[in-house]
Amino acid sequence: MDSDNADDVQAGLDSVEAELEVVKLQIAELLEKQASLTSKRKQLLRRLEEPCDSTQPSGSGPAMTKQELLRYENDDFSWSTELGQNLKDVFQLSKFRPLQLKAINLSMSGKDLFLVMPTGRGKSLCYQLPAVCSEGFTLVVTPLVSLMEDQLMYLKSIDVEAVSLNASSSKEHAKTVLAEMTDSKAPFKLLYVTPEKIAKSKLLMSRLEKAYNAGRLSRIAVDEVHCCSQWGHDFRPDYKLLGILKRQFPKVPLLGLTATATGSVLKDCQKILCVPEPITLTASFNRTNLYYEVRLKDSNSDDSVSDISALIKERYKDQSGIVYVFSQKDAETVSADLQKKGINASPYHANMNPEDKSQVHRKWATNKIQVVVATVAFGMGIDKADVRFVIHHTISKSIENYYQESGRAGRDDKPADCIVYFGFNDIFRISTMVVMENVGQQKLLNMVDYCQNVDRCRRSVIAVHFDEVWDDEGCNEMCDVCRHGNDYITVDITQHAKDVVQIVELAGSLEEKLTPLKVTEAWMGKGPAKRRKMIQTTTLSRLEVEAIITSLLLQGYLSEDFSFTPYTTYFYLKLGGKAPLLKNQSHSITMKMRRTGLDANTVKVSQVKTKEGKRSGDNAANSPVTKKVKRDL
Ligand SMILES: Nc1ncnc2c1ncn2[C@H]1C[C@H](O)[C@@H](COP(=O)(O)OP(=O)(O)OP(=O)(O)O)O1
Ligand SMILES: [Mg+2]
Ligand SMILES: [Zn+2]
Repeated sequence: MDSDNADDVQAGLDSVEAELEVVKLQIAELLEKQASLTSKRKQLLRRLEEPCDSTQPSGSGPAMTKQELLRYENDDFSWSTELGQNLKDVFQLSKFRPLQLKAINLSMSGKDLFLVMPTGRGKSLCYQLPAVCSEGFTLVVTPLVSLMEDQLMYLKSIDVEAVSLNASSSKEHAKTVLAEMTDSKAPFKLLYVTPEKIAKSKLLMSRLEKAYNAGRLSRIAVDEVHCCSQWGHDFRPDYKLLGILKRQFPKVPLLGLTATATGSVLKDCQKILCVPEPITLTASFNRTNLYYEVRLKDSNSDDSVSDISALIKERYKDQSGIVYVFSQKDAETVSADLQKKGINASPYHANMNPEDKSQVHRKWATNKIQVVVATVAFGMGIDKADVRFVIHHTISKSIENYYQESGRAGRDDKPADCIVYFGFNDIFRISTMVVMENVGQQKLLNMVDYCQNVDRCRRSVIAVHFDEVWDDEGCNEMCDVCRHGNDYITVDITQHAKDVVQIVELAGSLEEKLTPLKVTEAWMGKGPAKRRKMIQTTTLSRLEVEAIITSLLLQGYLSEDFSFTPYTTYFYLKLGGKAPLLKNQSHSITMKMRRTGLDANTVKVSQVKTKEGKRSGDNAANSPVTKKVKRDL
């Protein structure tokens, strides 16, 4: 073969190989889609077999059929009269909320139970009321001392005897409690402990053993049970050791409670807690009284704080609310900015001293402060009924977190608003923070998808995230997408994607790394003249450019490329797994965008309902670099 001929053959070979690469990616994409559809089909089939009631249990233990479970909604048990009486007389409540009675009856019957119920729906009653109606005491494991104190305060106010053991208990107090555990005349009905106590105090375990043998340990409640699992959003190492409870006290019914656990997290918790066949009751995640909305933060001139203050002064005048921010510094500055505009706001974060924190909490709870500007440190156990708005100045790091934080609104079942300000740069601020967390990037991208999406009802995104089958009627225009659905159009962004990918590719060939900001600027023609000549710049607005880059990241055409120094983590963009697909002429990408401001560069595709699959499994936590970047809360 002469050399010309050899060159031709080589070129042909290269082209075939490139095409094969593309085909391989397409196959991978289709397999991914097949897997997701198969799992959806399985879920739907499972639902078909169940009665159509959203508060029906999902995935109950194999020991009981749906029919058998129904029986636990009745009030003809030997304890039913006492239960009803104590509900009214002690807890001063007129009736049970959905699932409460069933959960209580199951637990009273000695079953192990996982109860998944949205925040503020009344999980605590499901172990407090049985505790009052049972001999002996209930052991309650709680992750935070503040949660424990709130509950003790509440129980004291309704004359239910409860005690606690935690790191700050005095020696005498601990001694009395430990002694009373086996005393049949001991007055307390609930004993609250931190998981650390169970893990570290041999004395406590041996006293529990004695109480168990004396038949005084009537029930074990593990609150915020998702903390057991590394896949949950609030993993606590000491929760991992709680399996000892069921191993030592196998006859005592265990009740695990959580607001936010997916099926796989629950499976993990079941293993960790050594509960062989728990029954799982799952209440619907749909909070019908909450209005969900996402507002865009403009990177050019971020006036989100002015926007927030206008909302508070007008729409939420004299109403109670929370503004969640990213960091301690943001809590201070945003709070100061709101104060300057005449709003009665106070910051709240982990670095404040305990007295100041509880003072802010107390003043807010009694309406002496209108707004708390808080980091996620203002979290579990916040139980104010009339919160009318929860505004996120920065997106949460996951949908679980967002659901829990925003869920503090409207606990009195009256209308309340949950608004997120979604900023392009915030994605990367949070990304570098969660880089070392298990599936941190994927969870963040799910949150970004919630915000970026204008295609699906926000409720449906939340419901699907929690494995709940969703029916679009369930929203009632209580989210911005459903309310303003006609303001969005589907556009073809294939050419845009090619332009952006070319910019990133060019940088790669020059051994240069580009931050998302640099990519944005380069595409908008703000980079060095030399580069401008080599790339296709755009006249799209900054918001549109950011939306497209975000979409490419979500869909896997771009991906994150972290770089670590001892002091900080940098976020760069590199080509994603799907980038080669763009070489295929027939491959196209669409996205839904806000109707306003689209210029001629964007080709309209009339209302196509195509959804590109999100990528999955791309996990920066696998990075070999071990430095952890933490945010101050
Ligand atoms: N049957 C009921 N009727 C009226 N109010 C109830 C009922 N049960 C509970 N509540 C009230 C009491 C509390 O003020 C509020 C929240 O209950 P709580 O048990 O703290 O929620 P929770 O534990 O499910 O939420 P979180 O996930 O935030 O901890 O609901
Ligand atoms: Mg609770
Ligand atoms: Zn909706």
